[in-house]
Amino acid sequence: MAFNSIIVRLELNHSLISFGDVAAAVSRAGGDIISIDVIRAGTDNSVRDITIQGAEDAESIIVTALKELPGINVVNVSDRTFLTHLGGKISIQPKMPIRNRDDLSRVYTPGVARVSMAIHESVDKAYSLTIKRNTVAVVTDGTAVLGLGDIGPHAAAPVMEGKAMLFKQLADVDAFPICLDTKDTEEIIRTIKLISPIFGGINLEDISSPRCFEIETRLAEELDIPVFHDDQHGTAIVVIAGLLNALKVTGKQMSNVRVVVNGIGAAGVSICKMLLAAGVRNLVPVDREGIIVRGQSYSHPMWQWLAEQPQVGNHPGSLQDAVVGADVFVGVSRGNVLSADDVKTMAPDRIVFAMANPHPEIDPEAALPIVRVFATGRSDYPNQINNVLVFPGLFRGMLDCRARTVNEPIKLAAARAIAAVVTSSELNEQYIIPSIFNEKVVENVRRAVIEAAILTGVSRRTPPDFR
Ligand SMILES: NC(=O)C1=CN([C@@H]2O[C@H](COP(=O)(O)OP(=O)(O)OC[C@H]3O[C@@H](n4cnc5c(N)ncnc54)[C@H](O)[C@@H]3O)[C@@H](O)[C@H]2O)C=CC1
Ligand SMILES: CC(=O)C(=O)O
Ligand SMILES: [Mg+2]
Repeated sequence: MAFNSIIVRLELNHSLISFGDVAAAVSRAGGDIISIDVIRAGTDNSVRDITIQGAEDAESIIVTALKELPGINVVNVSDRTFLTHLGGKISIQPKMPIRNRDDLSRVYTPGVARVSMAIHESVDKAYSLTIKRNTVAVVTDGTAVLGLGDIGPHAAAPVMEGKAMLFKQLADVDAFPICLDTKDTEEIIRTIKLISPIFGGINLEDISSPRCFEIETRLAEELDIPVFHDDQHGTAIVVIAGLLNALKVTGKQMSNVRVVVNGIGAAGVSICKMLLAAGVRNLVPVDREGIIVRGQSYSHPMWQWLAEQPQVGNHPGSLQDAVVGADVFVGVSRGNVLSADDVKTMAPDRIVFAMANPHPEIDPEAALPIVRVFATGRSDYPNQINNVLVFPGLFRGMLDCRARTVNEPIKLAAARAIAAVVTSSELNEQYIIPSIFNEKVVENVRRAVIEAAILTGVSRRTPPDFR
């Protein structure tokens, strides 16, 4: 269940109501008072800000319950999540102050001209003399934002700002959100190419499928900096990391499990590809219209590719048919598409990764008692399988070795590095994947990425700690 907190400013008429009545009403409506600030105290009346935590869907019930009490005036309700977003979540800071004319003539004209000419003569110097070496563009067109769908570039911005914050805090990468007002594949490709000189990498985010596949492939071919569609590969990498450890917990093997992947969009396609590369021999991809079947024809190029793979089953059916006897369910589709009864038809020691955001494919409270290993994409349950475990360390590594591109060995190395953060003595049903706050994650992923980039010949620099 998702929790949120609200701050409610109340004016209380003491002859009609006590604070105990307020607390009781909040509790009956499903909220917990977690703090109280007295704004104005008086003998006849007072004004207080109370911070209430409750289920996301209980907010209006709590506020209505308060408004119905006699002697109370609800002055204002503020949502703490919205307060966090006021004015946006990131800003750009200069690295040094400009204190006098001397500073000015070095950071700007005339001194800057010599630096510009040095880069003009040798463009590689952009890495050493500009922000390029540490800067990533987080680019979206707002068409597949989390599981919210096509909500447009303006509405996508808070998510992109959030990604930029995570880049900075976790890996000291300067990431800039770019929300494009176009859905045209060619226009997106051209725009990203045009803005690419200042960036050391491109993180594509929340661009819907199938356009995302062509956009990424073309940009990877046409640019000499890494282009990485986070929802495809970040998600696939973290799923493989989680699955490697979940299989250890259940004592099952990648080559023997039947894996259902629900939602064959950006994330689902890449997950299927990586599962096959990791040795899965029995894969059941499912989308809205049911199971994607080997031997059938599909207009979607990636579904067609899947239908040609020998590891993909040839039995048609619904999601409910697909999960019968399955060992693993990976959901990257939308919320609440699976019931507890469906999950009970899976094989014993079942593994369920219900990763749709913000609402998982199955209610965690319903799933937890009936599965062996359960994970979601969210931070309020154990085992958060989220691509945030990948992109900060992956880009840190790629920027540090100035990788030209991201390849399959780099992705697999990142998955193994994340899985390895959880030691065998720590590993259990509730802990198959490290927390994003585990400091080893970024460094392990960084090192694995650099090693793989050097070994596969796509690095352009050997970082000092690798010399
Ligand atoms: N936990 C994590 O790290 C991540 C989670 N996600 C979540 O996965 C979901 C999909 O994301 P993307 O692949 O980027 O979106 P997408 O739009 O590219 O793909 C979604 C796919 O799910 C299918 N789908 C929709 N309803 C379905 C249903 N009832 N049954 C089966 N398939 C259905 C769609 O037809 C589409 O093919 C979203 O909820 C997103 O938040 C995505 C990336 C990372
Ligand atoms: C986590 C993420 O990237 C998504 O849900 O789209
Ligand atoms: Mg995303």
